[in-house]
Amino acid sequence: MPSQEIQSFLSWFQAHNGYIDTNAMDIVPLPPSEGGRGAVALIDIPENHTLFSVPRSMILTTRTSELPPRFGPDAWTGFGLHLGWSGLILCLMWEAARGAESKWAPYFEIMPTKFDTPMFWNEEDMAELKGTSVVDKLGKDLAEKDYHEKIVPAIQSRPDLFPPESLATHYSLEVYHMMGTRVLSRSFTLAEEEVEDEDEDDHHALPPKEDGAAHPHVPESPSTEEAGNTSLGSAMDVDEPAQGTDAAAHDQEHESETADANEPADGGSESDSDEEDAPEVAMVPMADILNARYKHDNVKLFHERDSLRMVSTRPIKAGEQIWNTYGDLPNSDLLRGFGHVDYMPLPYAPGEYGNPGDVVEVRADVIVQCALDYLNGDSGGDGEGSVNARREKKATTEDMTERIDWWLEEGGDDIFLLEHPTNITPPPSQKQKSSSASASTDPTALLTSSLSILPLSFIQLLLQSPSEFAKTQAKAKPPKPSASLPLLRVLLSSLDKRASMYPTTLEEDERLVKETEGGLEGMSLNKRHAMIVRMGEKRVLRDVRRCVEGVLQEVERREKEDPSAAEKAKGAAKKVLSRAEKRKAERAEGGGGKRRK
Ligand SMILES: C[S@@+](CC[C@H](N)C(=O)[O-])C[C@H]1O[C@@H](n2cnc3c(N)ncnc32)[C@H](O)[C@@H]1O
Repeated sequence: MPSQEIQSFLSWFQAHNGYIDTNAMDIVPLPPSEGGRGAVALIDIPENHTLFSVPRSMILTTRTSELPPRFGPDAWTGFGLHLGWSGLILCLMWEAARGAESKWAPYFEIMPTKFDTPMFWNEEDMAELKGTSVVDKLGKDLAEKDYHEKIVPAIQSRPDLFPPESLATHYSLEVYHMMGTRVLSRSFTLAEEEVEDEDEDDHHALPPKEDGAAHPHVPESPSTEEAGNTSLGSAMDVDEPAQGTDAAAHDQEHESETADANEPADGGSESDSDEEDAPEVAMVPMADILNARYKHDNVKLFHERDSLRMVSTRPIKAGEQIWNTYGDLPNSDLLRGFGHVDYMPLPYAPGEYGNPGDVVEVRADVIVQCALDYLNGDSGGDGEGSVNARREKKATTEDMTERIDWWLEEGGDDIFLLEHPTNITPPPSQKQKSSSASASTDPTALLTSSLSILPLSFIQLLLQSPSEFAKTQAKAKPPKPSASLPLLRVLLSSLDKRASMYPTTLEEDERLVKETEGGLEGMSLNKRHAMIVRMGEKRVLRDVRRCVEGVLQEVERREKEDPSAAEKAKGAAKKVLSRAEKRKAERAEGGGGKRRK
């Protein structure tokens, strides 16, 4: 029997022409490990079955809320409320403050008011996340800047809309964070073209499933191009109804509450056309009741002209949970955006648990420092790289500046995402070769089939001689990496340097879990989440390192057997990837690089 709030929500939903197949699904309380409240199948549901459909009129956005027209479009823009999420968050605050007068009152009743995201953690708990990518990306300060610089002045300018006596209850910083987190953890990004002038013919065009062509495109990880090059994130994605080959892929990356819908990813200034083209962030009642777990999704939200429709993408057995996808995010992003983590047996590490989609971010400056150390013989290695031997003076960061600038101008990124080696798809060119016996032990093939190309190419660039770099510039193509000893040594030291950014090692964390009564379960929720996030990242680092070490040993073995092999490898390094190849390879690999904002 659904709770009173859910009952009222369902009645409200249906009264506003929302459709839900109540024979097929129910909204039920679930254990926290299953996502908390969610939806389950009441019967065996076949593939391609519509579970519910949400009329567009029920979606809450800055277009549907009554606040923007009352505030006035010029003033709205004047306060910068058309940029980022601040406008939507203000709409949520205002609609919630209206209580029963708001069209969405029963929807607000069922939304959570407390969150487990690090935005609400104390310093002690945050310290447990040191070294993980959660810390840098939290964006709490930026969110608060938005609140003070946009929201407060906007509110103060219209006491008729925001009565002074309601400010403490409905418009405080605390409420802003709560509404911001609701947006972060429950919103959907709607496709750009859906708003007004959609083709009539597209109406009712649900994707045919037989050929699989119209199956929703779900980015494999947040490092995919689709995810990485956008500046705003929202919880879940919506697919177009078109007979879609590549149905609208929307960003899965979760930004902070400040995410600027209209700001280009490189932080440049926004233009009117950016604004018009920006995908719309929307709160979609009912669709946001679904939980998600890595590669468990069995439904997908498709958009049609007048509604958004949730459709099963595979058969769902009675009693099973109905899972949406949040983009199979790594735990760092899940924790930051949603306040939970995925914790399941890892397919690549028997006996270990975590999120198979975990990644580690390595900043370019870490790699640059390791390359400099190597070039200058400061890395404590055998000095064999001794490009330094050819240099009369020490290489400096300035020496690298030109290369880094070139890399960025060419569209490269200054953060590299390392995925688990088993999640890497070799570049297409290599797939063809991989059947041959020699390819299976070819160090470069081994390396690029386990690691994203981009960090490798970046290291290759840093290690080039001035004349090689001049050629690279002339060709305007990033260098194709080859598994040379210098590259592998810089890579290994970069991995070690990255690992040293955590206050503890993986082994120490494992020991800590063992020594805690009840293990992870014996820890506070925040600490447990932090441990799972940081151990997941460290496992990726560990396994990437193992791969690189394996390749290094193979290179050393070959060089011992045939010293001319090193020369051959150098020749291979000079081949370059065309930009198209590079993009293709990145896509096939699920990315590998990401521009820091
Ligand atoms: C879009 S809402 C899903 C519905 C939500 N459970 C509810 O009751 O409204 C996203 C939130 O659900 C929870 N959640 C979703 N998937 C989860 C999972 N696999 N494990 C734990 N919590 C999950 C998280 O609290 C997350 O912030």
